[in-house]
Amino acid sequence: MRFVTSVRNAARGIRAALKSERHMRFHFFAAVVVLIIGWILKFSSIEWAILLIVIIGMMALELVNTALETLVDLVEPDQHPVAGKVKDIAAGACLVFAIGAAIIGFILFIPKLIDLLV
Ligand SMILES: Nc1ncnc2c1ncn2[C@@H]1O[C@H](COP(=O)(O)OP(=O)(O)OP(=O)(O)O)[C@@H](O)[C@H]1O
Repeated sequence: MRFVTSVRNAARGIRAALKSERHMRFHFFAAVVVLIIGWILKFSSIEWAILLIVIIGMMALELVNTALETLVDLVEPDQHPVAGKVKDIAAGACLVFAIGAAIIGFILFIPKLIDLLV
């Protein structure tokens, strides 16, 4: 079945990225941690939805970044300003999303943690 083959290929890509990219492993670990904290803090449906969008978005973007880095290494194994620019821009996209994710994390978690402490 074509669909099963496509899913298998995609799973192989995710495994390869997890194996080679420390950022990807960090995002995976961070996702597990925030999911556990969200469960402890009894997140509402809407809070879960926001958290999942952020986690999934970050991982998907990191996968695209890894794909671009891999493609650049294939096309230009030597140093080239354009190759560097492509990697820098892709890394910039990840940084923008990561900063947004951190801000959303603060909005979601801080009031609940304060409620828990006071
Ligand atoms: N072929 C190249 N030509 C010019 N500069 C490059 C090239 N490859 C990498 N660079 C520069 O080095 C930086 C890091 O690239 P590298 O391929 O090592 O990414 P990386 O270390 O895997 O990134 P990360 O670990 O952040 O995912 C790039 O953002 C770019 O500035």
